[in-house]
Amino acid sequence: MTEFLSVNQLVCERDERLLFHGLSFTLNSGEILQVTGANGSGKTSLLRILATLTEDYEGEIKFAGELIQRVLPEYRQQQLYLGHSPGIKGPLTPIENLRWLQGWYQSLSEQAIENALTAVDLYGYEDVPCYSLSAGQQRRVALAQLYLSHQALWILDEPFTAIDQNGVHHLEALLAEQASQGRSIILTTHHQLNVPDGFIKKLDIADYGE
Ligand SMILES: Nc1ncnc2c1ncn2[C@@H]1O[C@H](COP(=O)(O)OP(=O)(O)OP(=O)(O)O)[C@@H](O)[C@H]1O
Repeated sequence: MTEFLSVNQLVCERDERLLFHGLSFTLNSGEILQVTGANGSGKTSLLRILATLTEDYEGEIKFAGELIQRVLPEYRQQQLYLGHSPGIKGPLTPIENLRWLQGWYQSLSEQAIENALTAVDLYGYEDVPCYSLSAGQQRRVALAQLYLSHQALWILDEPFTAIDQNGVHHLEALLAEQASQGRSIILTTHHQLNVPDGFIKKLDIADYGE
């Protein structure tokens, strides 16, 4: 069987410091990979490599059996990357941010955006500039993209940051539901993830350190 994503012997150095080497894993459709490791161990660096935000690494990454360099547009189209910070624009409202983040070409309906904002409990805040929202609410604007996503692979860097307990439960339920429908998810979190064991694979960066 061809794996959805396969990573082989990845090596990453930053500032002449080896973060990890020999890092390999495979991810199939419907699996969640939880990347763990101490602060500064290289979790974000790994996710940025997988999201093709940097080419500063050695090793091989294959998407559906092809080196990602050979299928870059297809690979990028199939992934949604949510970075460490919410990455939203303060002067824009949640609705405007979602339109901007998703790209105008996708022509999202007002209803789809409203549903996504309701799902992350931001109904009533849709027309407020994001700079006036709390840290957790700003994170929720970014997370609303998950409810609009068509991509087969989600790459999520610390998605639970600043999210309250209720929000964490909702997000965990969404991850489990999406995995059960075949979506593949890679995420970093220091949080104990509460999703059924069958979906979860774990990768501890410490196993690939010096
Ligand atoms: N572009 C860069 N240039 C130089 N050093 C970098 C760069 N990116 C990351 N680093 C360094 O690499 C190390 C790993 O950073 P990274 O953000 O990947 O860690 P992390 O495991 O995600 O940490 P945390 O749990 O604190 O978020 C850090 O020491 C960081 O300073």
